[in-house]
Amino acid sequence: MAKEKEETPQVSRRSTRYSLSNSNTNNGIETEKLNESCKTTLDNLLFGQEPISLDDLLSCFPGRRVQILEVLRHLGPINSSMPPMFIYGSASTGKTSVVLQIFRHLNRPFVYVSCLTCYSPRILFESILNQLLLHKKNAANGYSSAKKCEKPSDFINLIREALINVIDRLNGNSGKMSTSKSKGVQVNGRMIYLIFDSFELVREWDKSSTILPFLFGLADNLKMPKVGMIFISNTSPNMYHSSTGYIDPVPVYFPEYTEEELRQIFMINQVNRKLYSSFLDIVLRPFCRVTRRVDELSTAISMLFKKYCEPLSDVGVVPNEEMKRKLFSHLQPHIAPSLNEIFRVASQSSLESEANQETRRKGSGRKSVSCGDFDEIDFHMSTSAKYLLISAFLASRNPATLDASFFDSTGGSDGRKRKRKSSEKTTGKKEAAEQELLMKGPGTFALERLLAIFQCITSVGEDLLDEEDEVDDGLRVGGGSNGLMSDVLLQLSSLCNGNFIVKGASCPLEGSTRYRSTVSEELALKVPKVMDDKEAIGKVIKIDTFVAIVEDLKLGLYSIYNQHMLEQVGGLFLVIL
Ligand SMILES: Nc1ncnc2c1ncn2[C@@H]1O[C@H](COP(=O)(O)OP(=O)(O)OP(=O)(O)O)[C@@H](O)[C@H]1O
Repeated sequence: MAKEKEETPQVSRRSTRYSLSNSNTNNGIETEKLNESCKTTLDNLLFGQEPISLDDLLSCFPGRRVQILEVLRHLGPINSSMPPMFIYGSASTGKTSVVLQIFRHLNRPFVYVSCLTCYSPRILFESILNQLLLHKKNAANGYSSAKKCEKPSDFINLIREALINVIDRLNGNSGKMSTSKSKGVQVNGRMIYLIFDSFELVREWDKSSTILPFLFGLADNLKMPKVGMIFISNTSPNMYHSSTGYIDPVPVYFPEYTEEELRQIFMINQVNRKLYSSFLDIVLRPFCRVTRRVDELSTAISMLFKKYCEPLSDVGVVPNEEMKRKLFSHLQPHIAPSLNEIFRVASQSSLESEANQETRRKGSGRKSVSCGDFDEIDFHMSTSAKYLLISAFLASRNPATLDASFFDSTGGSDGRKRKRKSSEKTTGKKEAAEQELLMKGPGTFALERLLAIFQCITSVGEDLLDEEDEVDDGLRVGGGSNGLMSDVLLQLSSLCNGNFIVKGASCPLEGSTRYRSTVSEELALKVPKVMDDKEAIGKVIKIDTFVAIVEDLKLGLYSIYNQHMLEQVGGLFLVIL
């Protein structure tokens, strides 16, 4: 266990948390039991491994220097109190690992809870109390918690008591070497920190909107300067807007990695750096376009590296140009399938997380749009959203080179017929390319291309759209396709939220986000059949989905967080619930 993090910084996120617990388990679940195991003495509130120097910390996390220094600055010198901190950024940007390794470096005591594994207030409260009370769940105590605690009012009393006790012990402990069974590590300082990870999930189980403000306001309520609060979230502080009534925590943003930073991350601990670098020259750029998540990239890249090395009898060799070419041609056939696989995994994980959220909300599962039976899906969307869905499907399934032959300025099949006559052979080739693309699965496309296709096909269906305008709620600017274009970004965001379209990472060259359609051909073919389903238009989505959409589109409308506004824009979205 020891040193695992230092040696392989791109280890799985699970192992990061395993290391927190000093526990050896391989059941693949980040259970709170892990966190709670082995906690019987004060220094069990420490990270659990030898502290590391600042230099080691910085070199463990390429691309995170600024954030590490910023977090350290907010934590302040030993024994200094701090305002609550809010660390945020998208998935796999190193938030959890960096924070935990910072505590390892500082060797200060902390309690860590993930709202992913502590999926209800009771479990969260009890987990925090167990750690503070140094209570270890085990067979002897029937795996029960130290305290039963469901209500915030009980929790505040219990946690206050437990914190006072810990701080007293830290005061007594100050300056002394720990008497621990372990390595005699010294607990640094008299502060205790509470770390809440995956905090965005609290919004999902906070129907009555009490837990979120309660947890945000915990520092205010406790009024204990020796307690520091850290919230880690993969959504921005704006997503919690105005729901707390407390002073906003200090935000620290973890941006997505650049391609160069990802290169540095993957270069860590490579024995044969020249060989690995020549491998990354081939794979990193295309993979970065699909995802920038270190965990997803790490799996795909390590598998491909094995393939890359197959022709080599000695993996310690420094490759010359000829060998590089040989290795490249050996690897090449594996790249496209692996790219597709990683995109499938990325899409699947976003589908699953959406489905899990649904399960949490409704207590029942939700079907995947791409493989579920379309007829059974509660499928209501405006006509323009349906056109957009079809546009996305076409953009994903057709090579961009065929766009010109499929769509012309009048939009539609006339142009295609004309082209077919004039150049049967070229189109034949294009069809072969199209077939090949189909085999590879849906491709990604830029927003501009989607809009171009959308404009072409909606110009054909203008009559239908004018009809829809009559029943629409008047939010559109103008009629026909012009009005339709005005809300197309909102529609796109709705489709992304419903996982009909998934968003990939931005393309480093173009700097723009790429999208991919997840709908099956079967589903896409059925969409036109429900095009005139008038009843489907004008359904209202959940308010938090609305806020998510607004946030996503960066419209700067975060403060519009009330039912009235939602009702006004409701007609523009598909129903998700
Ligand atoms: N800069 C980096 N250097 C080395 N490894 C990194 C870096 N950033 C992330 N990783 C690795 O990527 C994996 C995911 O990181 P981590 O769980 O800390 O991300 P996160 O931002 O907390 O994600 P989530 O929001 O999904 O919880 C971990 O194995 C971590 O070690």
